[in-house]
Amino acid sequence: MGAGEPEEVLDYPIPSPAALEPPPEWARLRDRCPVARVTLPSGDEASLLTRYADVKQALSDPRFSRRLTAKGAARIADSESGGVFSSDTTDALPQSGQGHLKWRRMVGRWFTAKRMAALRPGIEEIAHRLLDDMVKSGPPADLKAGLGFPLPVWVICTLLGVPDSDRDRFAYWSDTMLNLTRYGDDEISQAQAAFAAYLGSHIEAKRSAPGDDLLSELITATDSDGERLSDATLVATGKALLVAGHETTATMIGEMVAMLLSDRRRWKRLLADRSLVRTAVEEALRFDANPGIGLPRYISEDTEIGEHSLAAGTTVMCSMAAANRDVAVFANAADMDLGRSPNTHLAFGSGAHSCLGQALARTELQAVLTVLLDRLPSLELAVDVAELRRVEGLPVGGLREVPVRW
Ligand code: HEM
Repeated sequence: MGAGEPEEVLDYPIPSPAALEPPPEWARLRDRCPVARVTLPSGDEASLLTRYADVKQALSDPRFSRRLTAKGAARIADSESGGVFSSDTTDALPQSGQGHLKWRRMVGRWFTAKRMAALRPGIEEIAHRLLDDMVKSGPPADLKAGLGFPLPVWVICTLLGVPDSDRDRFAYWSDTMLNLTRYGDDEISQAQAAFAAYLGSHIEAKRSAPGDDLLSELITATDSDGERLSDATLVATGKALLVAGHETTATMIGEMVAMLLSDRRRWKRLLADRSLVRTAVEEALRFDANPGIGLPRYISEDTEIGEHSLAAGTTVMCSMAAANRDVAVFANAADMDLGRSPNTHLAFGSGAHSCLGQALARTELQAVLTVLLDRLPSLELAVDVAELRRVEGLPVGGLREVPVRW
């Protein structure tokens, strides 16, 4: 922007030309306006970060707080509650400092490589079962509805030791608690209450008959001071895992498959060389141009980012997707390179709140991709790429459906 030009204020999220394409503005903003003024769906203003270094710095700096309920913080959505980021969903667990760190350690120590390897056959079995149904109904099918949406919620049920017969209720609760725009306030409150009541009695039952699951372990685990998690924290943890791990993974399964099929050379490369599955999953996470709005943060003191000053009271939107296309970090950033390594993308965030379930998410994505390559090598999109439609709601993004045939 030249001197004397009025400072532009962009509408956020910035519209994209096509479902799988990034908005051209990302490149321009990274180059010329790394701290851009944007108007959120609520009408409130925020500052948008698009450079890799800036996004990483903001996510790693505790002065950039997740507390969007702070007085003066921008509201994200236009719904009354301000969306999931401003709702009490995020208040039930310690959000910062020692309390958060302790909670994170207790939950995080369950997600070991050994445990992920042990979970993988069960995840592949779930993928097979879901594909059996899809194949039985015949093509075309919506891969998101048939596989992407149910698989992660079934996996979270495994984590919580929830019986198979309750999986569909979990899927409904999860959908309702996250999609604040699709359901009415009453339905959301009812789902939240029903979910909390279910988990409460489920925890009670686990206490007397623990299983080999994360929840059973958390019930008996103690932190560094020898303290156990309260029942309220256990319920909130179950809810956090569902809200954080369901739709994100469901969305990514759909995006990943759509990106791979949108250029069949990618799919064929994977069919020919399965050793690429791991790096292909990482590249799909980096390349995803459609992961919702990014992460909002609020600063209550004057702060600097790169060479820019941010005033106290600013809400910052960190676009990891724009950062993941930054040519300063990724060579040929606009190409989807299935063998890219290293790949230090920011799809799982960074810093104290970075995704606690990322090892599980990776395992799920790798398992799904492997099973799909084995079962349906002839898989292709059933519509033209141009016909794919984005989810316009907040905050996870993704595609509305992924029509496929085989
Ligand atoms: C592809 C799938 C996923 C993506 C892209 C993703 C992305 C993210 C991101 C960006 C954050 C950072 C939030 C912030 O800094 O405010 C996050 C946090 C978190 N994620 Fe994930 N996630 C995924 C799957 C999962 C799964 C499967 C689980 C567990 C079942 C999970 C559990 C969590 C939790 C508990 C947090 C909060 C961590 C904290 O506050 O310390 N996520 N995730």
